[in-house]
Amino acid sequence: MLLANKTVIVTGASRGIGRAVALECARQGARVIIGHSGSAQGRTAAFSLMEEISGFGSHGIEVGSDAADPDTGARLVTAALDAFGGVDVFVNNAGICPFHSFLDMPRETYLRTVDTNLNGAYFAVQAAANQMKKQGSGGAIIAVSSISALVGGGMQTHYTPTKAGLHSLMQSCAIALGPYGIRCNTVLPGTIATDINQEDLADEEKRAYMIRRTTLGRLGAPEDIAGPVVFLASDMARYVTGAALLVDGGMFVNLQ
Ligand SMILES: NC(=O)C1=CN([C@@H]2O[C@H](COP(=O)(O)OP(=O)(O)OC[C@H]3O[C@@H](n4cnc5c(N)ncnc54)[C@H](O)[C@@H]3O)[C@@H](O)[C@H]2O)C=CC1
Ligand SMILES: C[C@H](O)[C@@H]1OC(=O)[C@H](O)[C@@H]1O
Repeated sequence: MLLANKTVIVTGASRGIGRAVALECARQGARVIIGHSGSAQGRTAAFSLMEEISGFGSHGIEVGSDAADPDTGARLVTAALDAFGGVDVFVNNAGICPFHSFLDMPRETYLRTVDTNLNGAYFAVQAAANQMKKQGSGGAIIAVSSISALVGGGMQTHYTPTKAGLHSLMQSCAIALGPYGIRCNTVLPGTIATDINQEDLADEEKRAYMIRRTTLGRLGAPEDIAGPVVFLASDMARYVTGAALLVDGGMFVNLQ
């Protein structure tokens, strides 16, 4: 098992990519802190995930706290310390993408997106890194960024800068935290069919276009992202830091 005896924190783990990552980590032997928004729906989903994780003979603990809150990272770390005695891996996954045009972008939508996707992440990564430094045995931090860190989106002008920001944060943290043996990497998913884009991809023409853009001929599933995250979290990737792994079914390279 790739993550035996490790404690992993995953934000936004109640559904979608975060859920698949949390499950695969548990399947690989990790204890998991399941971060979620704190909504009733999030809590119910987190409890059902805890049960599924128990089925693998591992342990999951749910923590409801808004990813946009700068104190959420500290809450997740405290829960990991209380329940499992430390933190080995931090996966920053929580994010929102409320599609909207640029010229009339509501200020509130912009600020909420940046706070949820990037500002909260900054302080959460800082909290996890300080704990890993204290433990003295290194660690792994993985940000779930996006292909959108590399390309634009006309209805995503508030979102793509947060994804580029996460990618950049991991590059800088790889330098800042390397001396402590803490590796920092980014996963860049392409288009993965989840709740975040359900409405957008309900448009059959758009869905068909997004599928055509991939060279593998299909949209991604949350489980397609879990393996790459587990790899980067594991000792198999012990010399990988400051790297970005595009997991997009060939979407980015498919120009002509
Ligand atoms: N689905 C896709 O095509 C892609 C998704 N991503 C990124 O993957 C990450 C996960 O998204 P998906 O699983 O696709 O969507 P999703 O909507 O299914 O999951 C998002 C998760 O983040 C949580 N979340 C949202 N706001 C939160 C808040 N304020 N506090 C705590 N948790 C909060 C949600 O509860 C949910 O668990 C996001 O960061 C997204 O930007 C990146 C590239 C492509
Ligand atoms: C939510 C979008 O469908 C999805 O999110 C991303 O980060 C990619 O750019 C896709 O557009």
